[in-house]
Amino acid sequence: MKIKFTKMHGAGNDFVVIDGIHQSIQFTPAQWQAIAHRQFGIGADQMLLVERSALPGIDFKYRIMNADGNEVEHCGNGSRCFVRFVHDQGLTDKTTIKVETLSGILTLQLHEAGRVTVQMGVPRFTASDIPFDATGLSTTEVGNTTQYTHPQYADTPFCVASMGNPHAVIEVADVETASVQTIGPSLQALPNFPKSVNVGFMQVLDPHHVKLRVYERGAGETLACGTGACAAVVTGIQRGELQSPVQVQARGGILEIAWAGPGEQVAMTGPTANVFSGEFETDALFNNNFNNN
Ligand SMILES: N[C@@H](CCC[C@H](N)C(=O)O)C(=O)O
Repeated sequence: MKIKFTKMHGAGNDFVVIDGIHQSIQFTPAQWQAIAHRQFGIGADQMLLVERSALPGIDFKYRIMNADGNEVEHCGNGSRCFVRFVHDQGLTDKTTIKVETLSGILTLQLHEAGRVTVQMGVPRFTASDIPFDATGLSTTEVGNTTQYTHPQYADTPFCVASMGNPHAVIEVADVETASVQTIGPSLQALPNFPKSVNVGFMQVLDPHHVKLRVYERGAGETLACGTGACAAVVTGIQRGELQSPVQVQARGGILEIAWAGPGEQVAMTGPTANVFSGEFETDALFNNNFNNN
């Protein structure tokens, strides 16, 4: 079977986007993983599957699969690319779109030049919402939030937040020299995070500007992470170090994050880009058997 797709990115976080309205898509996690593979597949941090929503008043449903093939709750950069995709494909002419995701209903606004603002949902900080278990960790209160330290990683205390998906945020002096590739997977593997975690490394430049790198769950370090940018900014505001709006400089581009405080939605604005469109043959791609090579 031939499947049409579009390769897109949002600030360098790249996606294979598939219309699941006009194509019947029922892939297994291993098949999604094959699509994401950088050598044997198309290559992507995440895959986005666009479907119709069964909910009244909701325009679409979109599903997110990490590069490891697992389905996840939320993807900030992906939600911007999703809006651009449904417009470019003629699936809607609305500029304000409501979409169903595993993390709830999102409202998205398409602007000129492919920029998109997404109401990313209300951040949550309670352990069960993340989910997170603080057993064995020491705690320090910083501003209006709690910072946790694992005895094995005493130099990298972190705050936690849920943007629908789980995040830990570490403040670092210099994001370029931060131990992203070692601390990221180490924190992800802790039993304190039963569903693993996206690990952000944030350098505060001033109350309105930060630099950020994120080691994502199921994808490794990406060039930008939208939900990671939101989590970093809300924890920074809770710590008393940041003030809304905050410009987040990721390696792949800039995201603008605004948050009025607890109980309010986080607004994220950023770019989208089309890279190319094409089609793949499922028999060929799924029989590459890359795990055995
Ligand atoms: N890149 C995304 C986040 C994708 C999901 C994440 N890796 C997870 O497992 O929760 C973003 O832009 O938010």
